[in-house]
Amino acid sequence: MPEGALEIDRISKRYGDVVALDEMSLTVRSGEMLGFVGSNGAGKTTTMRIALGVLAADSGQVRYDDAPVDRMTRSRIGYMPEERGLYPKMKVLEQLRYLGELHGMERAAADRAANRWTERLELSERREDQLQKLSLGNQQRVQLAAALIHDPAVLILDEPFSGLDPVAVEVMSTVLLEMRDRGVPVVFSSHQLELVQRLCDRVGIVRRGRMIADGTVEELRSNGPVRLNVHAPEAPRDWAEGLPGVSVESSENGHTTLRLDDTADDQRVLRAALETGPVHEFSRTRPSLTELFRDAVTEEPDE
Ligand SMILES: Nc1ncnc2c1ncn2[C@@H]1O[C@H](COP(=O)(O)OP(=O)(O)OP(=O)(O)O)[C@@H](O)[C@H]1O
Repeated sequence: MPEGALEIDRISKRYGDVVALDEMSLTVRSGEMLGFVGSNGAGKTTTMRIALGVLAADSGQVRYDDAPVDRMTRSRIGYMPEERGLYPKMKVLEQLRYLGELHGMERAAADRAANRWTERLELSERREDQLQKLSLGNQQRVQLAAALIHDPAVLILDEPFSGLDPVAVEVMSTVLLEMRDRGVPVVFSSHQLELVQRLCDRVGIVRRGRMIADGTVEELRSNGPVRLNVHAPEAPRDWAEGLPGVSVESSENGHTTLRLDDTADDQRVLRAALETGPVHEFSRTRPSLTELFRDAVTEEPDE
């Protein structure tokens, strides 16, 4: 069972004047699934390509099991690129077998693995079809099989779920969770935040080439802003205006959503609400990953 963690340590990368990565760091441990999220152009693909070694960083280091990643360790990474790079005219099984052999597997072992993964990913009926004749979702399953064929010690997947129907999402997520449970560190990028929230042990939010938040969904949520939902049917719309540390996010028909910063006193808010009449609801909520993400990526660029 793989022991190691994959560590990306302060890697930077420029393309001319464009800073793609600015001291990006992330760690994925054995038995952990990390969701890598960020706006378009934030630097996810660049990070993954550097981790795999198809692109060189200007500075920083990628380590596996505490040692700098070299050709040997790189061959133990399973990678699913964003641009799906398989051979359109090759048959599915033949292609997977060939990729297994490229990874140094014996033909018979590559053949067994190709058969096992096509079965596992529900592609048995498609084994003898050319890749280009498959639907896009099925091509994506083949791409995942290609990343898994050599029994990788680390999995790096660039938007593996994009464009998949719900059944394919389930098949793929089950396989990835199994890999995680076998001790393989799994990192994938995605814009599907609900899926990330459901599947991942940890989430890293990247903005402008930097990791700006990293933790379990619960940690990120508990560090996020507190919101209060108040239902005070007789309250005027502006009842909470001017309360210290409180900003009004919405106020409609007696239902008010307030955002509290660290200086706010919720008991003072409650007293203010009671002064308007009865209070039917007064509840604290923490933001969902989607809200955290929106807050994180829409903050002022040079705050
Ligand atoms: N080959 C390249 N030449 C020039 N700039 C590049 C190149 N590749 C990436 N960039 C730039 O680097 C930055 C990071 O891009 P990257 O593809 O890593 O982002 P991403 O987070 O994967 O985005 P998306 O969610 O859209 O896939 C962007 O500003 C992008 O335009």
